[in-house]
Amino acid sequence: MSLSLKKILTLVFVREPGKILLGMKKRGFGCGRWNGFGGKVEKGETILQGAKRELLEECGVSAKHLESVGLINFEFENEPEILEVHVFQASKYTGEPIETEEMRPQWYKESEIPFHLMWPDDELWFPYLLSGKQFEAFFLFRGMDVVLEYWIKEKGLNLNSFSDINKR
Ligand SMILES: Nc1[nH]c(=O)nc2c1ncn2[C@H]1C[C@H](O)[C@@H](COP(=O)(O)OP(=O)(O)OP(=O)(O)O)O1
Repeated sequence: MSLSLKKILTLVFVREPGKILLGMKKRGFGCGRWNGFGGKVEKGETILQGAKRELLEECGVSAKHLESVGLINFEFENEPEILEVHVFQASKYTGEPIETEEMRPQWYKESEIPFHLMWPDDELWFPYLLSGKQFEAFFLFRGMDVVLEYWIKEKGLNLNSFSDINKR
């Protein structure tokens, strides 16, 4: 019997024309990196509910509507656990972003995203997010900094249509 442990996580990007809201993660997994807002989906809630809850808890923003933009599976070398991250964007929301114990929010121009201070995979799939293309992706990490293998494809397209398939 193969033992595959899947953890379902969410990741939400609040958008304004030409700008995107990122948060500096102050603790836990990904600490010290800019990212969207999100976390583990809890028992008894849907993925969408989990995404909205985490966004509110982490930066005080209440999404009126979340659009699904991507699905990313992360594997870590020599670790059985797979992270399934559901990526959303929110362009309709209420509340001004506030700093919390977990995150320090900041607006960035889409042309000035600090990729060198983010997870290394982000630079590879952000073009899909920013251009509004739904995508699916897989990344195999060695530790937290090295991407060993990955693929990214636009959702709905078949294997021959991979825009990126790579070993680094
Ligand atoms: N390689 C990666 N690239 C990326 O852009 N986001 C990633 C990522 N790996 C994980 N994430 C996101 C998914 C999720 O939003 C967040 C991690 O979830 P959590 O904040 O729940 O982690 P924590 O360990 O802090 O958990 P809590 O104790 O529940 O706060 O990081």
